Formats: sequence, C-alpha cells, structure tokens
Amino acid sequence: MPERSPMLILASNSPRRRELLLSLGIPFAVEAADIEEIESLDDPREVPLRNAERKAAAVAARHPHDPVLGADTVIVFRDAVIGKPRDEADALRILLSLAGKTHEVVTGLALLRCADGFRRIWRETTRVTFKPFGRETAERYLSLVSVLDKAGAYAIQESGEFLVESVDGSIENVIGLPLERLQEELMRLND
Ligand SMILES: Cc1cn([C@H]2C[C@H](O)[C@@H](COP(=O)(O)OP(=O)(O)OP(=O)(O)O)O2)c(=O)[nH]c1=O
Repeated sequence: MPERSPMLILASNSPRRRELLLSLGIPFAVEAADIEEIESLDDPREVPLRNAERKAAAVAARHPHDPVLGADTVIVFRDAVIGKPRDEADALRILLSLAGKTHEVVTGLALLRCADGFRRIWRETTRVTFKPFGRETAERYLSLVSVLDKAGAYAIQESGEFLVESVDGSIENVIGLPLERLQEELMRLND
C-alpha cells in the first residue's frame, strides 16, 4: 500500500511547465528526471515522444503508485530536430536559419503509473512562422532574452513579437505543455 495518497508528479526542471500545470488547478509535486536526452532519430517527431517517456519512466520507477508526467519540446525544421542551442553563436545561427520560414514545435508527453500499468504517450504540434528578420534583429533579441535553455533558441513568451509572425495551434504547446489534451488525459487516471 502507498504511504500517502497518490499525487501527480511533474518530472521536469522547467519553471514554465510548472507554471502551466499550476494553471490547471490540480495538486502536484515536482521531481526532475535528469536523464540524458536523445537528440536525433530517423523520424524527428519521435524524439520528443521518446524523451518524454524516458523522463516520466525514470521518476515513475521511484514512485510506483503516483502518476508521473514527462514532457519534451523540440523544433522540427526541414526534417531535422533543433533542440537547445550549444552557445550564443549557435543560437544566432538557429534564429537566422528559421527567419522567414515556418517550423514545427513538437511537444511529447508521457503520463505513466507503474502500479497499474497506466500509460498514455502522445504529442502535440504547433506551426510557427517567423518574420523575415535579419542579423540585427536576431542579435537584439538574443541580447534581451536568455535562450540557452530553450528549444529553437527562442521563447515565444519573452519578446516573441520580435520574431514571430503567426502561430497555428496551441501557444502553451510552444512554451512546453499543451493543456487541453493534457486535462483530458489526466481525467482518465481515475477511470
Ligand atoms: C520554442 C520554445 C521553447 N521553450 C522551452 C520549453 C522547454 O522548457 C524548453 C525545451 O526543453 P525541454 O528539454 O523540453 O525541457 P527542459 O529542459 O526545460 O525541462 P525538463 O526536461 O526538465 O522538462 O524550451 C519555451 O519556453 N518557449 C518557446 O517558445
């Protein structure tokens, strides 16, 4: 028997995910998985799914009676994954490569509970189109926003208007946690 009532655990270091999950008004605890993330696979859209599953599984193994949520956000552009930039120069290169074009922001989600084998793994995609900006705008953006911990070297929630022309899909998904489907999946935990 568990020593306390089961509680949702968010397997993440991301303050943005914490804030988004808080907005659902569900009690939860946070315990980061700290796994090594996969950076590429033949199918780039599989990368966030596998990473989300690995993050959730690492924490779920330590708390078999609690449901655990893992998530991973990547950019997919020209059939390749763009993760977090290595350094400022890499960030500038990434932003310039995305300027004037449309990319996908793909978040993988995994909700696992070891005790009864509950297992839901899904992904959500948002299409983001960047303005056709040049080096000056990209450098100005990088001087304003800290991007080294952000997939694709930008944060739509921080001065995103510098870069973003349009968004097709969930904005929360771009920030790291798509809430609508998540809410539905969380309700299944009690079925
Ligand atoms: C594109 C984009 C990404 N991001 C963030 C979301 C994610 O936190 C991060 C992508 O890295 P992730 O590896 O998905 O997450 P993380 O390392 O921050 O946290 P953890 O693995 O512990 O859950 O980039 C934004 O905040 N805004 C954006 O516009």
